[in-house]
Amino acid sequence: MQSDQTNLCPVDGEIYLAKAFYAPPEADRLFADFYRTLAWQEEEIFIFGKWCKVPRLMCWYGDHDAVYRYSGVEHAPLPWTAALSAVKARVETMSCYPFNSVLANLYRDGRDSMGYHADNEKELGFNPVIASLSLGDARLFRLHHKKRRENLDIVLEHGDLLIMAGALQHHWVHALPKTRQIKNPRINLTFRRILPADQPNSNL
Ligand SMILES: O=C(O)CCC(=O)C(=O)O
Ligand SMILES: [Fe+2]
Repeated sequence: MQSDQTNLCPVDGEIYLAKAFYAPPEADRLFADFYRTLAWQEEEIFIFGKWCKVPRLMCWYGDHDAVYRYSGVEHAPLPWTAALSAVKARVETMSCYPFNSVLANLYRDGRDSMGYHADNEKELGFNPVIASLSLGDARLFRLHHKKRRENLDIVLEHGDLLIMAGALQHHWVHALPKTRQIKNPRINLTFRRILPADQPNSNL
């Protein structure tokens, strides 16, 4: 993490927020490019004995060996597009961390959401660094501490880059709640580093 950033997390983890990491018109161009060109898929998940649609569209890009499991299914990555690799390079410089993949989420409007979870899959390593770029309409990102029961709310606006690091995924869960107010889409790109299967516990 670049040293001028302050940790927004009060305890048990690290959160950094670079406001307008991409400013308009560059952020607008990125939104338009990703909205149009990424291979958005509607996923289904088997939960409580039946198949349900995941309330957002998703797709997975990265180096060919960065295989990732989400919605209960293993996903092989699509190859980097030019725009995605350009963003990855800039996000890596800011985070001081090498990513090899990105999970893209498209929330079509405020009815789309993501439930509480921690990004704590074994293949992300012990204390993963995850860099999340927001484009499009602003949405509330809510963190909840598992023991202290406290919430931390952060509004993620067009072009903002949020970085989660340290022990955060052990102690906090996070969600993108539904909201009636939002009628427009938001794209979120979460850059991740998938570690090789034989060394899942080593982070750089
Ligand atoms: O859309 C967001 O800001 C959150 C995405 C997220 O938590 C994830 O992809 O794991
Ligand atoms: Fe997450």
